[in-house]
Amino acid sequence: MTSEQTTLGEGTTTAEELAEGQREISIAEFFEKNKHMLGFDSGARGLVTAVKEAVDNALDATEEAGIRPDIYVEIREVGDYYRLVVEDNGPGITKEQLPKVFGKLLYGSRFHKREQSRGQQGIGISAAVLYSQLTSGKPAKITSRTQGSTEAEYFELIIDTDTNEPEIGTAETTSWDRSHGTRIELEMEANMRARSQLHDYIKHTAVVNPHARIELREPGLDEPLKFERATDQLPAETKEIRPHPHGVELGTLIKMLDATDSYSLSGFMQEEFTRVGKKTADSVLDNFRDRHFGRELGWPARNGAPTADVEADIETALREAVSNKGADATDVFAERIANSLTERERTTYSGLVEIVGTVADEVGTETGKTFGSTVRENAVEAAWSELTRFGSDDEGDDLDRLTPTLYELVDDATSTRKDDAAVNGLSERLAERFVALGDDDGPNRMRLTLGDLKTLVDEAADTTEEYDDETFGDTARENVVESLWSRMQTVPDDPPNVSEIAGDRDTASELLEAMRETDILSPPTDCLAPITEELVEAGLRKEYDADFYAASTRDAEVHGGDPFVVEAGIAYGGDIPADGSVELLRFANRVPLVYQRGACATTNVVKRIGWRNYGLDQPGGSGMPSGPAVISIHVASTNVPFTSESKDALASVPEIEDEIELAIREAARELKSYLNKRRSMAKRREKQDVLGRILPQMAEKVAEVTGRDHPDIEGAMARIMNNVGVDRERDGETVTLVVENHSDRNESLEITEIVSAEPEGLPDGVDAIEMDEEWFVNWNPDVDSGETVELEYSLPTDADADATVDGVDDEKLTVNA
Ligand SMILES: Nc1ncnc2c1ncn2[C@@H]1O[C@H](COP(=O)(O)OP(=O)(O)OP(=O)(O)O)[C@@H](O)[C@H]1O
Repeated sequence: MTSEQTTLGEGTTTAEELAEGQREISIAEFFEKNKHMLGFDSGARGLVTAVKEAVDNALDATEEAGIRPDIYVEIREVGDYYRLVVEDNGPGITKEQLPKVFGKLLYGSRFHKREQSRGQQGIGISAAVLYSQLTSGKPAKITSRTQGSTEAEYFELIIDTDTNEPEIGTAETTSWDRSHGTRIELEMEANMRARSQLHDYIKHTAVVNPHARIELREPGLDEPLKFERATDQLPAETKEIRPHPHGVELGTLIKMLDATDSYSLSGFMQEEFTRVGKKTADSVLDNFRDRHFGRELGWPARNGAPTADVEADIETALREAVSNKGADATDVFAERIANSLTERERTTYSGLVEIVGTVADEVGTETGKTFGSTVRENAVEAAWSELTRFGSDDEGDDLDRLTPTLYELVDDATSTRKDDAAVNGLSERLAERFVALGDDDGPNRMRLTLGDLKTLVDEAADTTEEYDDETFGDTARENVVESLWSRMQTVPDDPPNVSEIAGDRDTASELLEAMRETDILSPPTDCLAPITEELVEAGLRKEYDADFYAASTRDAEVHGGDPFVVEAGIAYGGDIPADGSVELLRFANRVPLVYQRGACATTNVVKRIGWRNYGLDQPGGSGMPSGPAVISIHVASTNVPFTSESKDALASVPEIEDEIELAIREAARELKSYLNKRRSMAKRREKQDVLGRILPQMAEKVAEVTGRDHPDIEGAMARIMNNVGVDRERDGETVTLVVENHSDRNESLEITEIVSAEPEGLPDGVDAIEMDEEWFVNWNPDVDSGETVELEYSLPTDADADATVDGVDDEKLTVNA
């Protein structure tokens, strides 16, 4: 035994001994140990994070109060420490709230709100207070004056990490020259090594918040950095919204079902979710019924037997089921139901219940007899049994009558290659299984959920394959399921009420699926304040002197019940450095993200785009593109998913990543067009220069040799310059690509149109392939010398289109498309 080895009982710890060391950990204690999670890993970073938390709060508070932000940030060296002061002209904080806001972690006004704001968690500023007290031992000094009050409140406080409560040292009223606002003073161990990140944060904050005035004083600056207001217009006021049905998760849904005051499912849907009115709630309910109860297959009354016989037998059965209503009323009752059933192609069990109910009401009113619930039930049972077992007790008869119905549906769903025997074989096997479906108590209502239907079709197809030597592949089976399911009827049963669903995870999960499957309007965007395309571009223009700018703002989408909007911008050329990777600016809810670029979803998306298609270099064909470009991405959401509490990087949420990609591609398409045009223009210019020099000399020579006048070189120049022209014409939704071959040889072109919406009306032989919501139309026209060829199709007027032309040397090509 080595010295490291121990035997049982020696050096081991019992559960009881362990238990002695186990105790609750307070939130504040936890964050004290895990400062890095909140962005306070080092003195350099801690200072930037503290500025960011205080400035974000100042912007949130002023905007919420409808005040144009005027923010003052000061960093000063004081002995061994740095002192940070952040002042705003916001609405101030009341005396009661102030200690909790700054002296308690996880306390804030935004965590439960579905509304775009910079703050989300109720951690930021108290974490800065905690960091300051841990590193300097000094309390936070806070001054706040609420609008309309004559005096300000002054507090000195620290956080008690055991209890996560503020410990107030000083609390007094004071005078302050600002008429309202908040001032925070924190002393901390810090340094200015992250100066560039600090400046980036302030500068980029000013870019995306042109309505704010921000001033920064810090030890390295002789003059304060001042960002004046570029507009008096505050961002659009945001409104709080309820969750969207497409985004909630099961746990949240169950919590909501538990907490709601609504009794009915319809009421719950309309009360608790955004974009759900009566009609949408009904659609959700129908989808839910399909999952919870299954759908019903209708039974034919007419197939395989003379209508009069069927009608007569149903009537007889009904008469026998009704007693004490008198012959006249009974006759009318039986006739009407029988007639109604034989008139219909198929009737489901629930459909029959409805017919009986309607006829009972009508006949009751007309004859003064009461057809109560027992009579109705008896009538339904009698008619159903007659309908499903017409003429005989022999089960074969049922099959004979159901098989043609199923044959029709199977035949519709399977390809023409399936022969009659196969279709018939499958229809018979399906009919057998439908007839054999039994409810434990009561009649066979032929109800099935989609899952059960799939099993049933699989079984029937397997049997047919085995006995009839036919094949039914996966696609054929899926088509049969789809055809049957689409013809089966949603049942009208009342859904379980809210508390029943809340108590049953499986049912709640059916509801969730139904919500996700229902078409529902996107969430309202008034809870979001995107920067807008114009201002994204204007922001870039303000900061970067480039040759080209493009921006895009996507429509709102949902993730986790929260709507979000993605915006992207690209600046290219000009003074932007051409060497190295492009610069990526990341924003979340108008807050610049300065750290953890590599861990951010935005970076991942930029890397996975094939930038060479859009005219930017991308060493190795993947990763960050390089060249003189800046890409900016803004994600606005009522709940931005960050990778950690320090809110440095966006987490990888597929829905958001897809939208980031689409937003970037939208702007990148514009970049591509610009670069293509620029390239082709440059080539043309080059050629023109050369031709401009050579042609006159040639003309001179020709004149000299032939002894004639100078030939006219104007036309020759134009012709050579327009060797093969590809032009686009758009007239409403009609797009025409015109290829004119001015050259003296026949040309075969390979033209790829990249369009942002699905093209319609393409001629035979020209197809469109969809990739990531872009359609690639490949057209290969042969254009004889001197001929013109046109490609015509339709495209929505707001869709983008851009053509790439191969097959002809660039020098012989003039593309204007
Ligand atoms: N300058 C301020 N003026 C007015 N209210 C403020 C100010 N700073 C903070 N608050 C209030 O204090 C709360 C807590 O702020 P804190 O920074 O801890 O969290 P947050 O901003 O809500 O979220 P996050 O942790 O994501 O930053 C805010 O929700 C807000 O209600």
